[in-house]
Amino acid sequence: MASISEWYAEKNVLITGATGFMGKVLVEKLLRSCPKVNGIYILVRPKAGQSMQERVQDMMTCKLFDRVREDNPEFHQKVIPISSELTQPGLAISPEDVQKLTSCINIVFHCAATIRFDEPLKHALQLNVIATQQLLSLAQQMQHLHAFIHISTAYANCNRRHIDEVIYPPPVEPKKLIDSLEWMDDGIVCDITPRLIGDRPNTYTFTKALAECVIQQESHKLNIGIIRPSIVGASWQEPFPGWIDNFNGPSGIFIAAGKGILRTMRASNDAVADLIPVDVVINLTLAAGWYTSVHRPKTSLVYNCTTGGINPFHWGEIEHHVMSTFKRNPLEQAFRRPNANITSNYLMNQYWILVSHKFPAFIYDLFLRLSGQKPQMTRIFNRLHKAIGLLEYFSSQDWEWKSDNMHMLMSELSPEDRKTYNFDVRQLNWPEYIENYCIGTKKYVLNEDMSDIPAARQHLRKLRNIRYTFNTVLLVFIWRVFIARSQMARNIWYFVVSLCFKFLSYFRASSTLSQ
Ligand SMILES: CCCCCCCCCCCCCCCCCC(=O)SCCNC(=O)CCNC(=O)[C@H](O)C(C)(C)COP(=O)(O)OP(=O)(O)OC[C@H]1O[C@@H](n2cnc3c(N)ncnc32)[C@H](O)[C@@H]1OP(=O)(O)O
Ligand SMILES: NC(=O)C1=CN([C@@H]2O[C@H](COP(=O)(O)OP(=O)(O)OC[C@H]3O[C@@H](n4cnc5c(N)ncnc54)[C@H](OP(=O)(O)O)[C@@H]3O)[C@@H](O)[C@H]2O)C=CC1
Repeated sequence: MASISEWYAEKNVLITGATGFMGKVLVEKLLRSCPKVNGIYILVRPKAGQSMQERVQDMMTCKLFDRVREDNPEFHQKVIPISSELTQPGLAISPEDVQKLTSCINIVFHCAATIRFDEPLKHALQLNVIATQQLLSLAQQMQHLHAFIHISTAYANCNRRHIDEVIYPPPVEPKKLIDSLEWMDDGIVCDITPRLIGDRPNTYTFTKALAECVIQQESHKLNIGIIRPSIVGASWQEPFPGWIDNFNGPSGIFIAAGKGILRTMRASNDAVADLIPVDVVINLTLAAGWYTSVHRPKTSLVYNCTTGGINPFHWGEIEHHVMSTFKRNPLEQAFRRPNANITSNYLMNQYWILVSHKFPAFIYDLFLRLSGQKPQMTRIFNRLHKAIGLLEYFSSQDWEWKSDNMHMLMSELSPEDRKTYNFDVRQLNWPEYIENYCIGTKKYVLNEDMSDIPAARQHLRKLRNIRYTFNTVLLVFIWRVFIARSQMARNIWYFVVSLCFKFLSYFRASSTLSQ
């Protein structure tokens, strides 16, 4: 049987969400491991004043593509951008492009989605469900299509504790919801959203669950594979360790902790931190594309792509390794020395938010105001609190995912493919991975140079001295206010000092006697 790379040779691949975090890694891996792939068609929209072509050019000059560039400097010729806005009717693809895609595409990878947790329901539905429906209908017209691979999320069914590799019945019939939301104005939809999403924490997980149902209902004769990754983190090995380019999920939390901004967060020390490296997800996705095309399973296979059941690691351990990495490799211009703690206790967390977040932010903003600058720290903390408020749900509890299909797929690969498309997370060394992840956020998200680490350490020493000075001043202040002015406080103070003195004399006397 052909190896995975051989199978992709001469094939035309369509990818949505190719400009996103996972999409980019998918394009890179395809180009690097399947150099004979015929064409990679990517659906891209213009954004933030940049045309589609400019965006694709920018994407391909990114460091992620360095290895591919070395192997084949002309690699960009294989990437064919197609203008598309997924929220528009017909995905806003021109008739000529539709004609091109339907006649040549052999496999579709659907990665595009809105992954924001606070997305208004109508927009999340439009992108995560209706666009999926439209892409399926385009796929139905493709004359040489072998497989359609949909990227879902392991948290689509996070209202369940144990999650099998099946598509669960929808919380509400997607078609009915689409029809009813169509005539409602945004205000009404906003009001009824909590009732609609029920026991799911946000519109993201709700609409991803609906998308899976739409796929099941409307796939007809297509060969479908559904990949459900858990919390996708920086790359483990490929194209190099620690590649990450965004603040999503834990990355923003790690950065905020490394900058000394985040000091406390509600999370359970003992809960499994189900992180999965992005290269593992992409390797599994490509392997699933090959398997679905070659074996054409009778029913759509769902692949839970998680680590918790295979090689578990916990939030408490993550906290420890993140902190120790950032102490050894500090981020530049930290606000305070990194020292974040997680706690599952609500009151404790509120206390530390007040003492370690709100109070320092107030003092710093006061200082900025007094020195004629614009205050900014309170605003940053408000944003941070909003973000952690949305993430806490995922860091405070555990889920159990079945991963039989991931194991089955691994057993179907040749020894060579198992190396090239490695998704065996038993081999993952967590401390090493977390260290590379944190360094990756420094290098690739914050664009900080590793050669500046001595200066960053010097800055931390300066912060430590400021803290010592501040604490001493505070102590003297307390002394002046409470001790010097109140007879009772003075008496207590003298009592404590004389007690210490007595203990000291006693120990000195007993040590002289014993000599
Ligand atoms: C040591 C500690 C140990 C910790 C242990 C605990 C860790 C717990 C972590 C738990 C993670 C759980 C994740 C669960 C994931 C489910 C998996 C998935 O399927 S889905 C995948 C997961 N999906 C997600 O993770 C999505 C979650 N994110 C969201 O929903 C939204 O971003 C938001 C509501 C949090 C903030 O909305 P909003 O306030 O409107 O802000 P915008 O977004 O508009 O960004 C504005 C600008 O700020 C930038 N920036 C952003 N963050 C940070 C930061 N932390 N800092 C600095 N900067 C940051 C951002 O780049 C942007 O810059 P620019 O482009 O303007 O230049
Ligand atoms: N990151 C994670 O932790 C996890 C992600 N997933 C799933 O993986 C997939 C990819 O996620 P990730 O790469 O992190 O997400 P990103 O937000 O990084 O990428 C989203 C992609 O979708 C595209 N997109 C969004 N809206 C539109 C639109 N209206 N028209 C055209 N394209 C659009 C974006 O294009 P543009 O650049 O133009 O905005 C971008 O390419 C998603 O399906 C997500 O649900 C699952 C589990 C975890």
